[in-house]
Amino acid sequence: MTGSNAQAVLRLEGVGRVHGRGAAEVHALHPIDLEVRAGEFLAVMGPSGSGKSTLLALAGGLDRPSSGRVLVEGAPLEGLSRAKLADVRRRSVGYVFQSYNLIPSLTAAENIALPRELEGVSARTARAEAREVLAELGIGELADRFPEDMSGGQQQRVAIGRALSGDRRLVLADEPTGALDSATGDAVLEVLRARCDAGAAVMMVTHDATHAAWADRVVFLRDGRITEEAVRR
Ligand SMILES: Nc1ncnc2c1ncn2[C@@H]1O[C@H](COP(=O)(O)OP(=O)(O)OP(=O)(O)O)[C@@H](O)[C@H]1O
Repeated sequence: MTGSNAQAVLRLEGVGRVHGRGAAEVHALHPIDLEVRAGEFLAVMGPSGSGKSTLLALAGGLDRPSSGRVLVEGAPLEGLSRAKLADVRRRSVGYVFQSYNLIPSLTAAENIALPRELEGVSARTARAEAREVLAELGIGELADRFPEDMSGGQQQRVAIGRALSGDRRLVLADEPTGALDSATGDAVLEVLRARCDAGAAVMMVTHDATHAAWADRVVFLRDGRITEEAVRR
């Protein structure tokens, strides 16, 4: 591992996760060290059950490790109160999940603006940002549409827009292109790539090697361990 702590947007030090106890113990993730730096796009690949979602949840402070510690922008998450942790998650981390989790009663632009407004950004600024990110994702015309009037792929792009609005230094994406056709998937990857080039750190789980090809580095997980690492750029 190279580079200084200051450049690491995400740093995992001996981070492991065990579920259950005794005979029922499952090592979802054996202790690993991993760093994702500003401007770096990391892809995580591996078979089902290898620990990819566990890794993402730990990195974003959605789950707490059984061992080791997670640092986001140099700050260890372990000592933070629930409120502080929620604050870091809201301000610094953008998540794209397999499910879209859009609020049905809000339009696309309002769904994207809401977390920003919760951060204290004015409604006017938040809505303007939302329109900008929708345009970046090629769905500017959907700004005033409600989720039920959108296709699955369109909803997924709105969810991605929500994860990218504001200045999120760390973007965590679990199969973000899963529901998308290949041209739309490529458009999303282009946006993630552009975010990296603008200084964000992106960690993306994918099953698709052509999508992993957009990354600077690929780590392969198997049975909760990093078995291989490939540097592409
Ligand atoms: N809450 C839990 N309790 C018990 N075992 C769990 C729990 N969460 C995950 N596991 C186990 O930990 C291992 C890693 O799971 P994880 O969901 O991280 O894998 P994954 O690589 O993301 O899989 P997939 O590609 O199918 O989403 C699996 O064996 C899983 O069954």
